[in-house]
Amino acid sequence: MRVQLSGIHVEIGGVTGVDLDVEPGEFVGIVGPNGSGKSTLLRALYRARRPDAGTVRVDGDDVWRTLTARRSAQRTAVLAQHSTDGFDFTVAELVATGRTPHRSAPAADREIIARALERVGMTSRADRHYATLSGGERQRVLLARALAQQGDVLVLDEPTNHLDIAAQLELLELVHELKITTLAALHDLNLAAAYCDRLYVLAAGRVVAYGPAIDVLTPALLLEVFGVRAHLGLNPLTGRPNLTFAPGDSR
Ligand SMILES: Nc1ncnc2c1ncn2[C@@H]1O[C@H](COP(=O)(O)OP(=O)(O)OP(=O)(O)O)[C@@H](O)[C@H]1O
Repeated sequence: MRVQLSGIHVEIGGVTGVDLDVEPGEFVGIVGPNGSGKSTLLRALYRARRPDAGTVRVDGDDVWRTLTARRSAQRTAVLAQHSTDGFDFTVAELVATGRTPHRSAPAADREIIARALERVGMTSRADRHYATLSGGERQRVLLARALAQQGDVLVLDEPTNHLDIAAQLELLELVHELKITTLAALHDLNLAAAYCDRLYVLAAGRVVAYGPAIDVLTPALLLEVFGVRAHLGLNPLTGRPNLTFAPGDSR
């Protein structure tokens, strides 16, 4: 499904006149400094924060004016930052909460939950308590919950925070392989460059650049937006764009 944000303003959140499109099946990243409005923008998409102006469309339908919360949740699933939600649940129970927006038969739900767990490699943990899992395993379970929700759009808000490097790569590999329309706020510019088809760079609530990472993440932009010196090259292991950094002044 296509995602279109047009002229989005959010007063508290400082987002000003943002236009952003995600084509069906595309994996788009939002990058930008702390407080630049990434989460605010995502919240407007997944119907958690109503914009003061502008339109959010998913598959052509206005998320805030046409779709109900339930209809929106049937289309758009969210994986937010590592959180403490769901501590009282087993893994299977937590993934089952992804079925809430749907009214399907319990047998069909069980099948969908089992498939979601299989897809993230967590079948063997189905009966474990969520609280006993590692951070990486928890994020995979939350991704399974998002998959069980069977939306055609996936929203990720800093999904790799607090994960070790292997778990970060594993999670983004999984998402990348899903090939569903995905919009992700990511702090790690190299992860964003490696996995996203296109990036939008936010600064102080505005889009200052967008396009493929190799075109967007220039030393001049990184100096202007993040205040750091950067070298853009290619990762010798993957061939993907790769940045190295130094502090912005001449120290
Ligand atoms: N409910 C709120 N009340 C007051 N200010 C808010 C609220 N929500 C967001 N803001 C402010 O809006 C700005 C944008 O916040 P947002 O969380 O969207 O940024 P972000 O780019 O996701 O930041 P980070 O990278 O630190 O997660 C920040 O200055 C933040 O303090």
